[in-house]
Formats: sequence, structure tokens, C-alpha cells
Amino acid sequence: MSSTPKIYVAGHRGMVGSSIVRTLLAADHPASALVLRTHAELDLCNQAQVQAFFATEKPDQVYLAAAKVGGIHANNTLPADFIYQNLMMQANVVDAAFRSGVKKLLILGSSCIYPRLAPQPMGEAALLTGTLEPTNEPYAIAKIAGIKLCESYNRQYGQSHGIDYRSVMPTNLYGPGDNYHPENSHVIPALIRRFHEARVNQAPMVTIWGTGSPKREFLYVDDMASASVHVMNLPQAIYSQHTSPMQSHINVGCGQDISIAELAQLVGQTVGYTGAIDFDASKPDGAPRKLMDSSRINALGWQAQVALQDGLQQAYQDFLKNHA
Ligand SMILES: NC(=O)C1=CN([C@@H]2O[C@H](COP(=O)(O)OP(=O)(O)OC[C@H]3O[C@@H](n4cnc5c(N)ncnc54)[C@H](OP(=O)(O)O)[C@@H]3O)[C@@H](O)[C@H]2O)C=CC1
Ligand SMILES: C[C@H]1O[C@H](OP(=O)(O)OP(=O)(O)OC[C@H]2O[C@@H](n3cnc4c(=O)[nH]c(N)nc43)[C@H](O)[C@@H]2O)[C@@H](O)[C@@H](O)C1=O
Repeated sequence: MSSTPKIYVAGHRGMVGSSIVRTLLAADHPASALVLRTHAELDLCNQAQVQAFFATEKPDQVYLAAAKVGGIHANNTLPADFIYQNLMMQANVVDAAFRSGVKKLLILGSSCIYPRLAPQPMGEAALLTGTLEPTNEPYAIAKIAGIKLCESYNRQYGQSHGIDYRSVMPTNLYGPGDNYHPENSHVIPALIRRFHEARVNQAPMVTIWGTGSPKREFLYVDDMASASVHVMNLPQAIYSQHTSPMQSHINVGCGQDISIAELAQLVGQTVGYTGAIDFDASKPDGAPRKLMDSSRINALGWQAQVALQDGLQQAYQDFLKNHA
């Protein structure tokens, strides 16, 4: 490998992928050594296209931040899209990367890989110890397959081909570049839009899905990007001290969670909405709680930097600039 690795960021126009690109450029990685393709240019579900792309470009490193992504409603109503597309993207990218000689690859999974009622906080060892949350089981199964793809290629080819494929499991993310779709987005962008529109239209009430009692841990997107680059660049000797061949994934969270009712108050304050809030319990709550134990990545030298109140301000500014 040359001293400046050629890096492919898959999903570079998405929320996390675009932040990974910003992070690499800010660390003086030359733009000319980044390989980027839009979805229209390269459909990662298409095996022939993916094999041809890797055979031609031969990157040194790959960040897989492309995925079929959405909130509780999208996951619940489009289960076939979530399992099929995520399985295909991961299998195509990992195998084509391997065949073209990629030594270092990082997959982004999700905290929903853990059982619905896993003991809190959820450590990496909780994987495959119980039943998954039904609203996102298909997506979670695909994300678990992503971890196992990396581990299986490492176990079969790590020694012979010198590959080292890793995976990180982000908690719920938010920030600039998020998807603000009214139904298909995650809770933070959905509430930013709903509270903003209620303030502008002087609506007396904003309705929140579910009971408000579920708790979630939220991480600002730039923290997720810095964690991804950090894990990619860890020396193998250090990474393998903290992981094992069949439990190699790394949780990435901020270590604190809040209830959806508390989050709604915070988003309302951020947006400047002064009306009432109510809850529609006919909508699904999803997992009651999914706080991750991030002590593994903390021991590896990474900590979240951005407090939720500050990150919400940044996200709202992004909404006002690009989506209002
Ligand atoms: N957002 C969150 O709260 C969380 C995200 N994650 C994970 O983090 C990663 C990044 O998520 P995030 O940035 O939020 O997602 P986004 O939806 O913002 O970005 C995903 C990107 O993937 C691209 N993409 C989707 N399908 C294909 C395809 N078939 N071929 C090529 N490109 C494709 C999209 O392009 P296009 O839009 O043009 O289709 C988009 O640029 C994902 O793996 C996700 O599962 C994990 C936990 C929480
Ligand atoms: C990241 C994670 O994202 C998804 O899981 P989730 O944690 O349930 O994510 P969510 O952001 O959609 O909801 C969080 C909570 O918030 C409540 N909630 C209130 N009001 C709105 C609302 O208006 N929109 C949404 N989406 N949720 C709302 C909602 O009822 C739930 O209790 C996975 O499918 C999977 O994709 C995954 O890995």
C-alpha cells in the first residue's frame, strides 16, 4: 500500500458518509485519494456493478456507510427492502473488496442488533443472546450478517491474505445531512420538522408517536464519523487485544440516554415552540430502551464530544438552511 491510501467511502452523500468524507479531508487526506460514487453511478445491490467497480478502482480501504436506512415506521412497513438491500449491499461490497485486494474495511451496523430486552447497558457480548425487537428485526438480521461477513472473511482469509475487516455499531444518530421525511425518518429529524412547522403555523399542539416512555441514546453524526476513522486506523495488535475473532464488533455511543418525552421537550426548546405536547399511543414504541455499553471503544481511545443540546442546535440550523 502507498503511504496515502486510496479510500472508498460508500454512501458519501448520506448523513454519516458525508461526515466521514469531511473528517478524512480535515485530517489532510487528499481529495484525489478518495473514491466516491453516487447511488445512480453504482448500485451496491448489483453484484456485477460492484465487482467491476472494485476490480477497476482497487481501493486500499473501504468505509461502508451506504445502507437502506429509516426510522421505526419505515422499518416496520418496508421489511423486505430493509433486509434485502442491506444484505445485498454488504455481501457485494465485502466480497468484491476481498477479491480486489482490499486489506482494511469498516462496516457500519446498528444498536438494534441486540435483543429487545438485553440487560442495560448493552455490551458487545449481548449479541445473539435473545429475541430481537420486531419493528426492526429484518434490518437487525442484515446488520448482524454484516458483522459475521467481516468475521468470516477474517477467519478464513485473515492470515493468508492479510485482511482486517471491522465493524462498528452506532447508537441512534442525528445531525446535518439527516433525512427529515415526515414519516420515514428517525425521531430527531421528525420532531425537528414537526415542532418547526407547529411554531411557524402557531399550532396549539404537537403529537409525538408512542407513549413517550422509551429511552434512546443519541450521538451526533460527526462523533460517529470520528469513531469510524478511529476504529479503521487502530493498529491490528491493539484492535485484537480488545476484540475476539467471533465477537469483533465495537459499540459506538455517548453513554447517556433520555426518554422520548424528554427529547420532545428538548427539541421544542431548540426550535422555540411554546405550545402543548401530546402522545399517540396507537403508534409503536419499539424497544423500551437500548443504551449501549461503549467501554470497549472508550478503552481504545475514543469518546463522544458533542452534547445533545449542542448537537440539536446544529441539526436545527441544518434543517433551517437546507430543508425548511
Ligand atoms: N441514522 C441513524 O440513526 C443510524 C444509522 N446507522 C447506520 O449508519 C450508516 C449510515 O447511515 P446514514 O448516513 O444515517 O444513512 P443515509 O440514509 O443518510 O445514507 C445512506 C446512503 O446510502 C446510499 N445508498 C442506499 N442504497 C444504496 C445502493 N443500493 N447503492 C448505493 N448507495 C446506496 C444512499 O444513497 P441514496 O440516498 O441516493 O439512495 C445514501 O447516500 C448505515 O449503515 C446505517 O444503517 C446505524 C444506526 C443509526
Ligand atoms: C436507529 C434505529 O432506528 C429505528 O429504531 P428506533 O430507535 O425505534 O428509532 P426511531 O428514531 O424511529 O424512534 C425512536 C422512538 O421515538 C418515537 N417517536 C416519537 N415520535 C416519532 C416520530 O415522529 N418519528 C419517529 N421515527 N419516531 C418517533 C418512536 O415511537 C420510538 O419510540 C430502527 O428501526 C432502526 O433503523 C435503528 O437502528
